Amino acid sequence: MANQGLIPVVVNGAAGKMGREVIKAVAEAPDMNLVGAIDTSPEHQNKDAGELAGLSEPLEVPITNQMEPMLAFAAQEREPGVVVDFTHPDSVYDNIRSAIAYGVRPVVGTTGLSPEQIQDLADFADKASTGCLIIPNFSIGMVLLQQAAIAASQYFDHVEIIELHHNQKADAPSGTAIKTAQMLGELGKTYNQAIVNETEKIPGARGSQADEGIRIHSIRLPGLIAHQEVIFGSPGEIYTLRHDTSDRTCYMPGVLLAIRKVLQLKSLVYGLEKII
Ligand SMILES: NC(=O)C1=CN([C@@H]2O[C@H](COP(=O)(O)OP(=O)(O)OC[C@H]3O[C@@H](n4cnc5c(N)ncnc54)[C@H](OP(=O)(O)O)[C@@H]3O)[C@@H](O)[C@H]2O)C=CC1
Ligand SMILES: O=C(O)C1=N[C@H](C(=O)O)C[C@H](O)C1
Repeated sequence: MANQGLIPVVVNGAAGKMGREVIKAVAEAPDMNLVGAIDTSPEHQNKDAGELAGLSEPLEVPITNQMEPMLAFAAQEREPGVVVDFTHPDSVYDNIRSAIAYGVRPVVGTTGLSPEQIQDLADFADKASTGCLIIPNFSIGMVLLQQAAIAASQYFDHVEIIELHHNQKADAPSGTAIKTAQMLGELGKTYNQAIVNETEKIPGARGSQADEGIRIHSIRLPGLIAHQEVIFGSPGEIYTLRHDTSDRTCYMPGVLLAIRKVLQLKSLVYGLEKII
């Protein structure tokens, strides 16, 4: 029983930018065993997940587009299984429901879920007494930025968020920007009281309006990876917090932590700050 005691992990979105990083990180983790790799992209079917991720040796785990049989397989492992999801905003809700239904714990990085969908999934996970983690950003630097923003919000009544991403990103604003605005909104303040009647000469010029009057501006350009600024203003001063991602490996310590933590949970938890 070589794999006894190891956490069985399935990666959904295995051929994508994040999925490939997760395959490498799981393969190198001493307490985990990659048991499945799912991806719907036709050109990657049956390819070895390890070779696709750039490992020197194959992992003998072929990419499949068959999610339900893979979840059923993971559910039969001796140890409780985890599915890591980095797929697409359009499919993530159904993916999570299926995983919980099979008793496989979801660790979700895919963004684009609405607050109503997250609440619905929390109810479903509660009923099933199954752990589920939804983490819009796995990097430690972003948790620190959000904590600094919460501290600053005590002293500033005006704040806007700019998020900048590569132009292959499907959803806007980013899940991270939405979560940052939610965290600031939960502090019981209303920000950005208008002092003039504003007119948008081109719709969208002032960005989207998130929680408690916080504006989010989304930029999409080739050459970017993932970046966020939270800009506070008060008369005579500007305080800017900025986080830059230069390599997707920055998310991997958070992903591995979440895989370990989700096994201890019996309900849904939203945000890396709640488990570190
Ligand atoms: N939480 C975090 O820290 C981070 C979150 N993200 C989020 O993760 C998600 C994925 O990002 P990224 O890896 O850059 O995206 P990619 O497009 O590079 O990868 C997604 C992969 O999933 C495949 N896919 C799409 N739909 C499905 C499905 N229903 N089932 C299985 N596979 C599917 C895609 O195939 P095809 O190309 O054929 O569509 C692709 O291979 C995004 O929502 C992004 O915002 C990204 C970085 C960090
Ligand atoms: O699509 C991305 O790349 C990223 N998506 C996440 C988000 O929407 O916040 C996390 C990070 O910003 C990278």
